[in-house]
Parts: sequence; C-alpha cells; structure tokens
Amino acid sequence: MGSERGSPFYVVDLRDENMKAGSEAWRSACRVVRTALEEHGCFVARFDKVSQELCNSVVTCLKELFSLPLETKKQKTNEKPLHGYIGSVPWLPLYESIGIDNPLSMDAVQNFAHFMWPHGNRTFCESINEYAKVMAELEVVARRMVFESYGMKMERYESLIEETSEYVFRCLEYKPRSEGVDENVLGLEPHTDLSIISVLHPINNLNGLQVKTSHVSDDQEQWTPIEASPNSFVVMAGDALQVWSNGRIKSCLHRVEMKEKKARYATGIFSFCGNILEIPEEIMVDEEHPLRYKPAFHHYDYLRFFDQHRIRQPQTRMDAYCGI
Ligand SMILES: O=C(O)CCC(=O)C(=O)O
Ligand SMILES: [Fe+2]
Repeated sequence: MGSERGSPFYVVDLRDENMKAGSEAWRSACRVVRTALEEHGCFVARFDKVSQELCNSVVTCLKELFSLPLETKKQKTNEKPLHGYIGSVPWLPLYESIGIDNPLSMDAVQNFAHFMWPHGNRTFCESINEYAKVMAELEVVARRMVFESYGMKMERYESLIEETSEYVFRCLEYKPRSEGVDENVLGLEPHTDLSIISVLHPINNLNGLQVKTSHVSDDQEQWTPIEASPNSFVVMAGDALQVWSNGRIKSCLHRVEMKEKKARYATGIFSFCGNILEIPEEIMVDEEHPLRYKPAFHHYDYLRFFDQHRIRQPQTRMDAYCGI
C-alpha cells in the first residue's frame, strides 16, 4: 500500500479478503486513506468485485442510453439539483452525463428506465443496479475508513454511515474530438464534487482524468493524470467531506482532458447526507484547527445554493455557504 512508481497518488488495496474492520491491515489502510485525502483529496482503490463481463454490459448500457434522442435524455427524472441530465454545454462539446437517483433500489432504476424507454429495459436495470451496489460497497468502505482514521468510535459512525448513504449514480460519455473542435477544449472543466465521497470508474479504460496536485517543496501546482486500469477506482473527497472534516481534508479539484480517438465512458457514484451533517467538533477542532464552518451542514440545501449561485471556485463557494 502506498504510491505507485512515478505517480504521487496513494494506492489502497481493498482486494484483501482479510481486510476485516479492526485487523492490522485495516488500520494501516485507514492511515493511508487519511494521509491521501489530506494531501491530494483522493486515492486509487484496487477492488476486484466488478467482473469484466459486468463492465462490458454496463458500457453497452451507457452506449444505448447516450444514443437516445436529446429530448428523451433531457427529461426531468429528478427534482434534486444536479441529479439529472447535463449536456449541450456550449464550452463542453464533448461531454454528456445523466444521473440516476437512488441506484441501489431496483424500483428507482426501473423508474428511470421507463422515462428513457417506454417499455423499460431489463438488461439496463439489472446491470446498472448490480454494478451500482458494488460501487456503493467500495464507497462505504472508504467512508468507514475516513471516520475511523480520525478516531471516531464504531458505535458512533455506524449511524452516521446510514445518514450519509444517499447516492446518485452518474453515467458519463465523452465524444472523441471531431474536426473543428479546438484542441484546448476540455472533456470536463476543473471542479470539485459537491458529494461527501465520489467513486469514479473509467469503465472502458481510457485515460483523461487529472487531479490538481501541489508540490509542497517548490510550491507549484500542476495537473497530474490518474492512469486508468482494470480493477482501479478513484475515490475522491467532495465538498461535504471538506466541511465535515473542518477543512483537514480538501475536496479534490479535478478535470478531464480528452485526447482519445474513441469515446470515453466513465461512471461515478456520489454520496450525500439526507440529514444535517454535523462537524464532529470534539475530533476536528483544536488550537491548530479552529472551527472554519458552521457546524451544521444541510447537504441538499448546499446543492440548491450551488444551483442558484453557480460559484465555481470551491473554497469561495464553501465559505459563502457555511464559512464563519
Ligand atoms: O469522467 C471522469 O473521470 C470524471 C467525472 C467527474 O468528475 C464527475 O462526474 O464529477
Ligand atoms: Fe467530478
């Protein structure tokens, strides 16, 4: 466990069958997770519970979904901000994405599929629901590790896990650059996610994802690619985790550069808190880390705030919403 040669990002092996909560391997992984999130806001997780067959089926589903007419894709499938379709953005001509709310519920996925295909789509529902469940399993392990790494007691964080397990599953397609599209145009512009944690998977194994890293030694910032590889998932801190940790963890600034000649498909599962997320002040606040945010954070309200004000700069946005 640690960083891979040539890459500054930490790699956490979550494949180990023996990695049961409480074991030495588990505690050591918790430490790496905390260091990684404090340094880069992300880490690479090795996780082998998604078979190649399931990945292939999900890619087929995504192709089918994105080839639907624009009017169909744009239907409002959800009331929550940023949970639906995003596309036809003039400065992001290669990017399209669609959110599926509550993807662990087969009923919710079927509901979504009925919006898209009048007679439903059984293969789509089965593959997406099965795949989202595995992604969520990985997300929960990551969240448990974060809570534990700051010394939270298990009795306390288990209820927090339940409150913070609302998900949206996002399907992403990046079209290959066609004639006339400027070579400086990005696949997706720099941003941080508004989630607690995001787990991303470049499911057809194409590169493009980059994270803003800073080198403490020379004070330089740069965009560093995260290589796509089978069984590798990228776990990122979102704004809500930054607030929860009183700024100890920085939400991860990332973007997508599209140099590929083929369409790039990716998926992401994003966790949210359905309740008020409280900063555990007894753990996060001390002389060195005075309270930076109002201690009660209303997650969906923060999404509405973003939707209304569209403040792009993440630190300014969090400060404007809940800074003290
Ligand atoms: O395509 C990717 O790898 C990243 C997608 C992403 O950052 C997002 O959906 O928030
Ligand atoms: Fe993102």
